[in-house]
Amino acid sequence: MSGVRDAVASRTPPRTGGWREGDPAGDRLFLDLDGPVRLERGGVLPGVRVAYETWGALAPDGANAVLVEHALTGDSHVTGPAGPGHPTPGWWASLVGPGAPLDTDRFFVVCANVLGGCQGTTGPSSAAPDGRPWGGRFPEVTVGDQVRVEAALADALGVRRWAAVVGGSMGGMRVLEWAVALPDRVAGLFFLASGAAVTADQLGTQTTQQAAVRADPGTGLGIARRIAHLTYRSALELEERFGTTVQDDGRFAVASYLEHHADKLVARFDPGSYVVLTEAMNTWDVGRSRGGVEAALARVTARAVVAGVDSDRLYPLELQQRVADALGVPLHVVSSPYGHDGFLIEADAVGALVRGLLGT
Ligand SMILES: CC(=O)SCCNC(=O)CCNC(=O)[C@H](O)C(C)(C)COP(=O)(O)OP(=O)(O)OC[C@H]1O[C@@H](n2cnc3c(N)ncnc32)[C@H](O)[C@@H]1OP(=O)(O)O
Ligand SMILES: N[C@@H](CCO)C(=O)O
Repeated sequence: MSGVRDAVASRTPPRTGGWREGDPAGDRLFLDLDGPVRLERGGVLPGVRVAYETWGALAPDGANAVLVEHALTGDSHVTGPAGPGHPTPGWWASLVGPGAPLDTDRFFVVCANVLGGCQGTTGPSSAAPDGRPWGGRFPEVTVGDQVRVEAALADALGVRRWAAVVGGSMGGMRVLEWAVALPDRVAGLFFLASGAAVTADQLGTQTTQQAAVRADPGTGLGIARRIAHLTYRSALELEERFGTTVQDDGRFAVASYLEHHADKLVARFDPGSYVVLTEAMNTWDVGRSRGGVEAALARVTARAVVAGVDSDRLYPLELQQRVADALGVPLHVVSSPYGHDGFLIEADAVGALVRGLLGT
């Protein structure tokens, strides 16, 4: 991966501002890597572009930067309204801003769309060298590849060491990978509602979702989202909200709710990215080639805050407990009826934990 670092060395983007690609209402910035990215599983990606956003100002010593890592269908837009390049409003909107847990009066907050994604960073919907979209030809990427591309962005921004890397769910995987692969570049970490390695349960649901997309990318993505969304919420919440109610249109209320979320995802997300990113999650194991999870986590030098959601059935608390134990820190439990999505919804509780890490 030194190729990526070499590639960006000659193309340092400005620290604030930058060119905008057909994005009048947006503030996305773009970094183009000059050289190919050599991938962990053997593929090669030429012409990688990274879309990112920043809030606040980088201190002259570069020590006040915080990297926020988004989840599966998220993007760089942590805060702010929806707009071109931002199909949804900021997904952790209240966590970022002046005086907020990620206090932009003090910190330079960065979030990049993940490698393999579809909101500006190179992914299956991007053009391959032949000018056509990569589609199914897009090579397999890993969480390690995603983090190495983010390291190239850090280099280009002038961030040698993050004050913190924070994220939940799939974002939490990149948090751990950063702290293990590049421990001298991570001073603090916030690991939320995630795991150190994929579980059989996650593999089961993710491969089933992939099968739906592969069978028919259009309707399949919607079915995948319905399956996934069930795993993001708790059975109790669904029972209390919807029960067995049948709507006037004849649909079960819970089915209508899932269809609504499916339709919204189909309108904003690329089926190819969905497969590529869930495959990166399928192969996630921070202990790979490192002697196992505990041996890998022993490399971490960052100050760590580890948290989970008590009703999360997809990333149950045992997964965060394992990480907390390996790092020698307490596990913080966010109490929520919303299941895995509690990591997005319980912004006050999550924000308090971020404040604890950053002293904001
Ligand atoms: C880092 C990242 O993860 S970024 C990605 C995060 N964003 C997403 O995942 C987008 C998808 N949205 C979600 O998953 C959730 O809405 C969250 C987690 C963001 C927020 O959760 P909540 O506030 O609990 O919203 P909830 O799940 O109840 O959904 C509300 C929607 O369901 C709709 N809804 C509720 N009941 C029904 C029903 N019976 N039939 C149809 N639609 C229904 C509401 O009208 C509302 O629609 P809208 O969002 O278009 O306004
Ligand atoms: N709602 C989240 C759940 C996955 O963590 C997403 O779509 O990214």
